[in-house]
Amino acid sequence: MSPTKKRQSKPKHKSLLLSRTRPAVAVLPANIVASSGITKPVRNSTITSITSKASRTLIRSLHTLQKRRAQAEKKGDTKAIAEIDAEIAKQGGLEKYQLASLNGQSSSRGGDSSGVLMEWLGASVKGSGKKFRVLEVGALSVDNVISKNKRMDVTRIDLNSVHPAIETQDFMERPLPKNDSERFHIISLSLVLNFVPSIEGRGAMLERLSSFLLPPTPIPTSEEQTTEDELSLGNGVFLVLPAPCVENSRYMDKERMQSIMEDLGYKLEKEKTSNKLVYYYWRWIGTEHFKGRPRRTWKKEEIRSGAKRNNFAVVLA
Ligand SMILES: C[S@@+](CC[C@H](N)C(=O)[O-])C[C@H]1O[C@@H](n2cnc3c(N)ncnc32)[C@H](O)[C@@H]1O
Repeated sequence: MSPTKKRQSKPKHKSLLLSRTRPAVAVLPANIVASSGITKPVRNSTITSITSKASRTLIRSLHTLQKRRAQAEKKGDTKAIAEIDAEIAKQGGLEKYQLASLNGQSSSRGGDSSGVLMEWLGASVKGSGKKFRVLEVGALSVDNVISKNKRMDVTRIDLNSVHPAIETQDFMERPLPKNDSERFHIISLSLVLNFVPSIEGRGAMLERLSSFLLPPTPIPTSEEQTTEDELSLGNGVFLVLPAPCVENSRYMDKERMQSIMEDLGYKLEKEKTSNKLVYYYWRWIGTEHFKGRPRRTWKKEEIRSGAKRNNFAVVLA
């Protein structure tokens, strides 16, 4: 079955970090805020710059709380949910998480991931031809590398918008496109999949992507050139994850990620690993070549053991 036709279940993670009682928000250094175009977060009078280490600690802590909340939700444990929500609110909720993430994007700390995508697209976006439509899911900045390229027409969404040019929208609830004019050449999913607390939710997010992509682009033979109007990498998904999710997880490695994406109709075109992140470009080639074979289900199963491994996983039901 084509992923575009599969019924999508309602997301369960929407409000996890969106606490109603938001405490004072720590504010980033002015240069970072300026480069992000952020307009909203200055809520308190205490200007606190977030160090790189503090950002990482905060992000880790909020991820852990989110996972605990997802587990409590599965068990229907309302008392635990309330306690975890209070702790999330105490730590600053989604807004503070976003500021910490943005801090990680500052060029002094490695730059934003969309720079890698632009590097990969290289010559195919240099000319003066048509524009390429990009859906940036989990957008924190309107001034990142991809936004600065005139051939990129970027639509930005996030669970919590920090700028008027970013729409507040859960990708899992984005209305399905009615026609190709509402579809995209590229979907950017940078450090978003690991944010989704449930392993089923991650699979559902990956499965939903192709509904929003323009039709599959055939892989050119070595003699064929891509034209001015085509992306050299084809229509597809730019996926970025913290490196340990793939390199040090009990339940995920590169081969497993590739099997899951291939079953969803993608071919790995590009990959890169830095100290902290893994970057992938998955060309959307469609599922026709499966010739009616139903796609496999992928469960959470141990691929490698070890006490120091993490539990990042994605399952496809
Ligand atoms: C760690 S930040 C990543 C920001 C940026 N893309 C980057 O690479 O630094 C994750 C963002 O993803 C957003 N997000 C998570 N799930 C989402 C969903 N289902 N729909 C839209 N945005 C989502 C969160 O609100 C958060 O702002």
